Amino acid sequence: MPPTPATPRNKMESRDLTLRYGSKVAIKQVSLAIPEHKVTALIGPSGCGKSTFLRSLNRMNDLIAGANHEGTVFLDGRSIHDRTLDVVDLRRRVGMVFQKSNPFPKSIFENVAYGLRVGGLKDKAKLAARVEKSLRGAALWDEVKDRLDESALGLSGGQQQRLCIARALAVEPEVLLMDEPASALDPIATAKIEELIHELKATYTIAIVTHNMQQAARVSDRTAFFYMGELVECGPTERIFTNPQEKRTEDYVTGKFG
Ligand SMILES: Nc1ncnc2c1ncn2[C@@H]1O[C@H](COP(=O)(O)OP(=O)(O)OP(=O)(O)O)[C@@H](O)[C@H]1O
Repeated sequence: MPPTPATPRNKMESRDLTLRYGSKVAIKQVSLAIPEHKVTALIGPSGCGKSTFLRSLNRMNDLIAGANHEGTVFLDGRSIHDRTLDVVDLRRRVGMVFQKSNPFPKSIFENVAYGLRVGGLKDKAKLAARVEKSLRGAALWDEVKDRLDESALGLSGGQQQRLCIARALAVEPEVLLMDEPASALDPIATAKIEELIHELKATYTIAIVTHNMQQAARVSDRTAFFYMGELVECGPTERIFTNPQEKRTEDYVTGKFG
């Protein structure tokens, strides 16, 4: 008999996570698992807490004055709120790509090398090898290998976004958080990012916020539907789109509100 395939491990997991901005509750008691080497899409109408949840996974909300939380998030079974945890190391392990690509006004090479230099890597050959590996990982190498010294600002929007993905990959994260990474891109650049996400999940665990339900259906293995700060349901993407258990999910995925 063939061996039973192993159940995917939860790389991250939130448990009863509530996050407030001052006294305003943005997410309420969210318990959600992010399985390893899968793409988990977070969907829901504007303001329902998707980005807040995503930012909670690497404690980016800590940077917002007045933000406070209850409950916790586990990474490989350890609470990311543990007082002995190094937040800089957490953000290296759980990297982030934003909606609007935000390259530094530096060369293509330096954009990718930045995090490595900050981390203390000085050896030129090692830096060059890591930059190449990251650009290859972000499916950008062939397009930029002859212009690494040129400004990153001269790249197209889609290339800039893949450069930001390369920059995130350079520090060898384990999880990638993507907040609407393709919403500012044209359909061709979007298709490239989606194809890339599909390739990246072999190596990384991915959580992605998207407004685009077709995109969630195309790229994700699991989909979590948020509504007014609550996690309404989460399950295999195909089931969420074809046979949701909750009426609110059905209304949302069939476009009755949004
Ligand atoms: N820095 C902040 N300070 C105060 N309130 C905030 C802050 N960021 C978000 N909020 C509020 O928290 C709630 C959740 O916002 P969040 O951005 O997480 O939702 P979202 O689902 O990602 O929305 P969108 O799809 O529009 O980006 C909203 O009511 C929002 O106004």
